[in-house]
Amino acid sequence: MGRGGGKPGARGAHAGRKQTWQEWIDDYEAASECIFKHDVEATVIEAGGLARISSFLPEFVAEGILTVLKSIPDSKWNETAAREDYRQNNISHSFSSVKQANGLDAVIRLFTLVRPEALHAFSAAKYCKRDHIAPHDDRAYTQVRLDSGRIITTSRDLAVIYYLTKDWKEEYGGVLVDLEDTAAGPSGRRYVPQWNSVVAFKVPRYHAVTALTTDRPRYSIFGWFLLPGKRYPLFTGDDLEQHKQRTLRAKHGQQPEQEPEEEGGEDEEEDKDEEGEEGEGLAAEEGAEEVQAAPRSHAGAAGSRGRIEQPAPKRHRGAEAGAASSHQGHSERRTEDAGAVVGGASAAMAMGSGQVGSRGGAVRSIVRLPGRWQGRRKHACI
Ligand SMILES: O=C(O)CCC(=O)C(=O)O
Ligand SMILES: [Fe+2]
Repeated sequence: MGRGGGKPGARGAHAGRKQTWQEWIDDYEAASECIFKHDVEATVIEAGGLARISSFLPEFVAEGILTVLKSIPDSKWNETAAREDYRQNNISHSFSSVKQANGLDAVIRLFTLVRPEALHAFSAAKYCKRDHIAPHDDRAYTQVRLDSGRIITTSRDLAVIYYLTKDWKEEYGGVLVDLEDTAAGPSGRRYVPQWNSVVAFKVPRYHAVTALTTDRPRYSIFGWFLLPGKRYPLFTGDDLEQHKQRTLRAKHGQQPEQEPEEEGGEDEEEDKDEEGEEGEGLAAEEGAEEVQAAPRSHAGAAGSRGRIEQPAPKRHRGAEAGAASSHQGHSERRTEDAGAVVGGASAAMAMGSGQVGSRGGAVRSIVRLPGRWQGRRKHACI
C-alpha cells in the first residue's frame, strides 16, 4: 500500500460500499492523518531544502485526482507562455493551468494540509509537447485579501508539486531539474515526474522543467504556501550583471554562487499602495538541457476565474487573461495568483479547534471537522 495508506472503504460510515476518493478527502481525519504523516516540511528541511516523497496519497485518491484533471475541458485550461524577456521579467515557459474546475476545489483543499494554517495558492497543471519552464527560483510576492478585507503582501515560501504521471520516462522530457543540487553533477539533479509523488522545496530555489518531447500530457497539482511580508528581494534591474555572471559560470560548469538570503518580511503589512514593489526576480542560473538561462522567478499559478474581488491596478489583461501573464513578472505579477482560493486558516483554526497546526513533530493531533471541512476561511489572492 505504501506510505499513502488507505483504500476505498477503509474508513468512514460508508458501510456496504467503498469510500470514494472525494469522501476520503472530506473525511478530515483520514486526509489529515495521511498528509501529516509525510511531514513534508520537516522532510524538506532534513533533505537540505528539496525533497521527493513517493506514494503520497492512497492509490484510489491519486486515481480520482487524475480523473479530475483529465476531465477538465481544453477550454478551461489557461495556456501560459512567454519568451524570455528580462525587461518584462519573463522567463521562457509554456504550459497550461487552472485553479477552478469540477472537483478541483477538494483536491486543492487536500494539499493545503501540508501547511494547515498557511496562506496558499494552488493550481492544476497540464504540460503538453514542448511545454517547459526555463530556470527560475519561484520568488514572487502575492497580494492576498484577508476575510477582514485587509490586503497583505505575501512571499512564496514552500513550493509543492504533486505528479500525476504514470510510467513517465526521462526521454519524455518534463523533468524537474533542481539546479541547486549539484552533487549529482554540475547541471543539477533531475527528477523524472513520478506517479503519485510530491516534490517540495523551500523558495527561493533554482529549478527548471525540461521541454516535453511526448504527446502524453503531464498532469500535476502545484502551488506555494505563502508567508506574510516580503521575505526576499525581487529583481529591480540591478541583478542583470549577476545574472550574466551566473550564466557564464553555468556554461563553464561551475557551481552556482549561493545568494545571500535577506529577511525582508514585514509581517501582516498593509500594502495597498505598494504596487511599485511587486515583480519577479531576475537572475540567471545554469541552464538545464537546451533551456537558456533565465530570470529567477516566474509567476507560477495561473487561472483567474472568479474570486478576484477587485481588479488590481496593474493587472495584465493579455490574450490569455490571467494565465498568459501568470509566468510573467513585474507589472503582470498580480495576475499570477489571481483567483486563488488562498485558504489560509485551516478548518481547524477556523472552527476554533485548532490542534492540527503544530509543525513541531511528526505526530499531530487530528481534529475531526465537519464534512467538507466547513468553516474554512477563504482568503483571496488579488
Ligand atoms: O512541474 C514542475 O515540476 C515544476 C513546476 C514549476 O517549477 C513551477 O510551476 O514554478
Ligand atoms: Fe517553479
